[in-house]
Amino acid sequence: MTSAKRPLRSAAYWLDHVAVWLMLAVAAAVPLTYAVAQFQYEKGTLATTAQTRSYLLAQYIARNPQYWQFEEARLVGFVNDSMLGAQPGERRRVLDAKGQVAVENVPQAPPRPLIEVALTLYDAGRPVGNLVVERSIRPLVLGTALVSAASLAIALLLIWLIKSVLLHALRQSESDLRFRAEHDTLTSLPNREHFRTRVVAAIEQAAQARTAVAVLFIDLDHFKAINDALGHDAGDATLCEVAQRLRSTIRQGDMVARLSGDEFAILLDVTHDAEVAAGVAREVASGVVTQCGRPFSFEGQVHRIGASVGIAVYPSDADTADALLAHADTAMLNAKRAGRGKHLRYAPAMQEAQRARLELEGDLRVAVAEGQFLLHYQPLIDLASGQLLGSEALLRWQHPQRGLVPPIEFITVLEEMGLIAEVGRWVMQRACCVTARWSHEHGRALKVAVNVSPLQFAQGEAFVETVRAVLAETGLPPQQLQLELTEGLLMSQSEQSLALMHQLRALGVSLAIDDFGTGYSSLAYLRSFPVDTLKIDRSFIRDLGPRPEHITLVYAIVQLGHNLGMKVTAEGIETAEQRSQLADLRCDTGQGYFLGRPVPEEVYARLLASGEPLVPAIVAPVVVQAAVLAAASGPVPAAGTGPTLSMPEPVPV
Ligand SMILES: Nc1nc2c(ncn2[C@@H]2O[C@H](COP(=O)(O)OP(=O)(O)OP(=O)(O)O)[C@@H](O)[C@H]2O)c(=O)[nH]1
Repeated sequence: MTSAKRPLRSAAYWLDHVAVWLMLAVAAAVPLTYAVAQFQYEKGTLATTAQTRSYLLAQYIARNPQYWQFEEARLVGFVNDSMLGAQPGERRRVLDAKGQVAVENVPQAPPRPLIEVALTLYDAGRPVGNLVVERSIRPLVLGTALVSAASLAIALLLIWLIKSVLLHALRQSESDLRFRAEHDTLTSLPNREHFRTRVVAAIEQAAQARTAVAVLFIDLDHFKAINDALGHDAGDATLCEVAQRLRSTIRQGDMVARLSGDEFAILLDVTHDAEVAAGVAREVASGVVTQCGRPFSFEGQVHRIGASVGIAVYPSDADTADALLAHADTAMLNAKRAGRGKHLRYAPAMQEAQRARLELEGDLRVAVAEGQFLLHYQPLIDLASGQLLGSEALLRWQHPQRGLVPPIEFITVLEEMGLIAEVGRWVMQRACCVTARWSHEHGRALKVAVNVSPLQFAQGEAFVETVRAVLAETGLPPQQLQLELTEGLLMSQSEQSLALMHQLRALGVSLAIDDFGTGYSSLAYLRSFPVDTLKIDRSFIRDLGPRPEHITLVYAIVQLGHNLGMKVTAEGIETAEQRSQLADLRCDTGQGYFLGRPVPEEVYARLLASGEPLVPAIVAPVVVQAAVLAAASGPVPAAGTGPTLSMPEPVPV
């Protein structure tokens, strides 16, 4: 029960219970008050009448002490109406000392009920008779009855009004308020609190009936992109459409709720054991993933999102509502980390992973705040001459307890925590600053390559501004900075990416495609994007020897790059033979353990200072043309056995 409901509930209660009785009490009090007031008035006027007459009589008696009671003609004046304006229906009598009527204004008693005042008449302090005045209060009784009837009628009318109009309106607004307290205003789905209450009740029932309850925790994938690209209204419309689609995936008796933002949940009441419930939950989750994966449209624009779903089942995964929800949430996070667009059931190991993840997030926050990051530099070598051209700056994390942590263990987490832009800027700043200094010290224009996260790139104009600012701050000539982008980044938002790449190129920096050949390497984008360098993924280089067909592929990539006016860099060169083969294939530059491992800043500085070539120049290159042709004429690798390199268009090699 929320506090918002209490005032209205008590108002309805008050109206329903107290007001009705109050109306009846007022209805009773009005005639009662009327009757009492009228009675007091009657009594008051009667007493006044009697006292006035007795006073006059007393004077008369004092003048005629012996005979007053026998002078009827004189006495009549004391009891007649004309004297004191007495009321009709009033009898006034003068009695002598024996109680005999000496005179009276009317012979009959007034109609009952009566009120009466009797006053003793004195002569020199001795009682000589009585004056008795009686008045009928029948009109008062009738008046009271009329007033009672009228006030009862008014009270009943008011009660009817309260009951049928006010109370109804109040109950209506009370139920409106309760609905609003329990539902989300945007989608009209039950909210988190209401959902939790239902889960608690479902678990109680299931505990008695020995059945199961399944909870699905749903988080939309890439929902933020809709807000960013199409605006908040499009985001709202999408949330409403998602709510509609989720409703269509459940049966009557189940519940779908919006927990917050782009988080939804489904409660499945299953009248079987936990394993059957888990099966049902998987089916529903699969429906949810399918439904959310269908395109959405807003004002003619079509967009896609997705959903990651976590499942937890009572009693096998948790035995309280909160634990069930938390475990479903944990499973959802795992589904997200496993690539999104999936559903996963909770497993106890996930909790340990979750704990480790939370610890990692905490440590990373400290790392960002305390500057625990550093850069290693891997030499970039001209393959033919062996000359050092520059380096690729690689991020490392100097963890106080764990030592040096490689980026694969924390870059994605930094991205998910929204910290990658901050760290990415630091990387660029540091790499440019150090390279500018080294270039100055050695009188050479050294290059430095910096990796760009898709999330940095997604900042759009802000990212271009960051690059511009870093170059200005560090004084590194833009031609010496190379930004390395992934294929996936270019494929996801082609139009915006193209515009952004042109802006970056306009700054003077060069652009490279990293890990080329591992994604969907469309030749169409290679032709249209302003790329300067292709970096062939290490997986092609590693197998150059054992898999001759890789020689063909690398040769094709080198030729493709050159024909499109790009330089080609080979990554992961680990042997002298690979270096020779690549040099012979006319690959321009290379990186790899054979040419130089990533080293700390000071080690790289010593390397530069020594002036020694890292590898000797190739004096007489081995001609591998024959090997290339031999490999090319050999069996074509089966689809899916080698690295992905789809080439939808014929290439002028
Ligand atoms: N339009 C709209 N946006 C909302 C509403 N509530 C929350 N959001 C936005 O929804 C987004 C949810 O954040 P995330 O779940 O991290 O975004 P996401 O892109 O789905 O990220 P992943 O879950 O990692 O795929 C945030 O950008 C919120 O600003 C709402 O009522 N309307």
